[in-house]
Amino acid sequence: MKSFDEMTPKEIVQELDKYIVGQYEAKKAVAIAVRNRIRRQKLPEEWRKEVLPKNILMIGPTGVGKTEIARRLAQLSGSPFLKVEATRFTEVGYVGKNVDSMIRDLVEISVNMVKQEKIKEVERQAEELVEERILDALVPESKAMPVVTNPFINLITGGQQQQYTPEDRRRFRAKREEMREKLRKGELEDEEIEIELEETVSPFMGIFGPGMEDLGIEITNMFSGMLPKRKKKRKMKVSEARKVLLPLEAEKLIDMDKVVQEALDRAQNRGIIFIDEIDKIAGKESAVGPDVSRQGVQRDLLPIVEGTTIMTKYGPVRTDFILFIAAGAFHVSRPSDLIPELQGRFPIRVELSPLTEEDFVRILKEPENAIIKQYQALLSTEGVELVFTEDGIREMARIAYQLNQRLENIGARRLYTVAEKVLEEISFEAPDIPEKRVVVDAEYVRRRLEKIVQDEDLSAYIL
Ligand SMILES: Nc1ncnc2c1ncn2[C@@H]1O[C@H](COP(=O)(O)OP(=O)(O)OP(=O)(O)O)[C@@H](O)[C@H]1O
Repeated sequence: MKSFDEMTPKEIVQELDKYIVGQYEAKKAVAIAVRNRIRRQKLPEEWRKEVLPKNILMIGPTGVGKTEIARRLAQLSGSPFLKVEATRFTEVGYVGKNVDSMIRDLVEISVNMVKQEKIKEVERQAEELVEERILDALVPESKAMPVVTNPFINLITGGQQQQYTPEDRRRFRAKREEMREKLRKGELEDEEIEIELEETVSPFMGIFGPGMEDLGIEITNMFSGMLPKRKKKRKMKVSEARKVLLPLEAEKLIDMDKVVQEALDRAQNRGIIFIDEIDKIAGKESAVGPDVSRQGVQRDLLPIVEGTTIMTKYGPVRTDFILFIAAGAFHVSRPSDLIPELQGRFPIRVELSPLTEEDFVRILKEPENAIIKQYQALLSTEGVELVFTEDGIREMARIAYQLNQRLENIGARRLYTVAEKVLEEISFEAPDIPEKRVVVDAEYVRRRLEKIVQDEDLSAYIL
């Protein structure tokens, strides 16, 4: 497959089509935005400053695919992705989370992402090291080889030296290889062994008050190299030791400095931050009350979206090329209620349409991870073939759509609760189903949902 940077906006949209039904305008907008970011990165330094980043404002009701589009785009482009809610932030200087923290969180996600990738690369090598460590525990040298005291050597060394004859060594190696074979065959998984684990003693955790967690972690991190490492012996089964040791051995093999460098680079140049509920911090100006702090949050957002440097525990991070996607329903407020400067930072506006009953039908069956495909995959693990008839799918879509009209419109999220209820019984019975083929048709769907749908209170709870 082509690398993401070579993909045209059209191809990006095609990829997104595999997961998200409809919402063409929004897909097109994000495809253009990421492409523009790549274009901007290629500009000469002096031009880069002139061309403002093209951030996006998505307007649309809940559950119609706003987050999903951004998340899939991030996945496709190998970008670190963070979703935050604008309402969670408070103005700098007040108790609570400052907007800066979103950059620190993004970097953290990026570090984890790169670290996981690097760990994957060294996994084979780490598995070999884990095997050696388990063998060390299964066949300890001192037990496998008798201590021979040679009076002459003792005289010279003060009696500390252990002497092994070549024969001892040969036997020891043979024993070890024998155990290795058993280990590989999986015969020793339940064997109990003693493993020595290293842990850093941190005297700093817990002495910082609420809201200071960042600082606590930062200080602990700063000193982690200097802090004493305590060795602790733990008894566990071989199978458990594998799980515990693998990340530890893998971590020793990767170069954390390089990981951090790459992670910073990735966060700065590819990061995507999705700011949900932006409409909730837009509001008419008033002198006192919460509006002041909402505007404060908007003001704090400005430099970040515009391009500034934020200090993180991994080093300074520039925000110039991070793509920001703000989203909201804007039922009460309007985009024009945001402070003008912020409006200007989100020049790409897209409206997402409410989903129709027909969209629901497609969402149920078409995406690569479609809901009905998920259930089919789950049940196939127990040998049950789940078949949905076209009218069965339509009935689920119809009921979900009606419930949205009657109760609260939560978009495609309704499909999840409806499908869960329809398939609850089958999921429960699966292991005992004799014929191993179950057909879900309109009749079946109605039977499962009828009672609940008719009862207003009940549907509000269950569907
Ligand atoms: N157009 C769509 N195509 C496929 N799946 C969709 C679509 N819209 C929503 N979904 C599914 O519904 C769920 C909720 O969607 P999503 O998280 O994108 O909502 P949203 O529009 O961001 O709403 P909110 O602002 O409340 O988070 C997701 O699991 C998503 O897969």
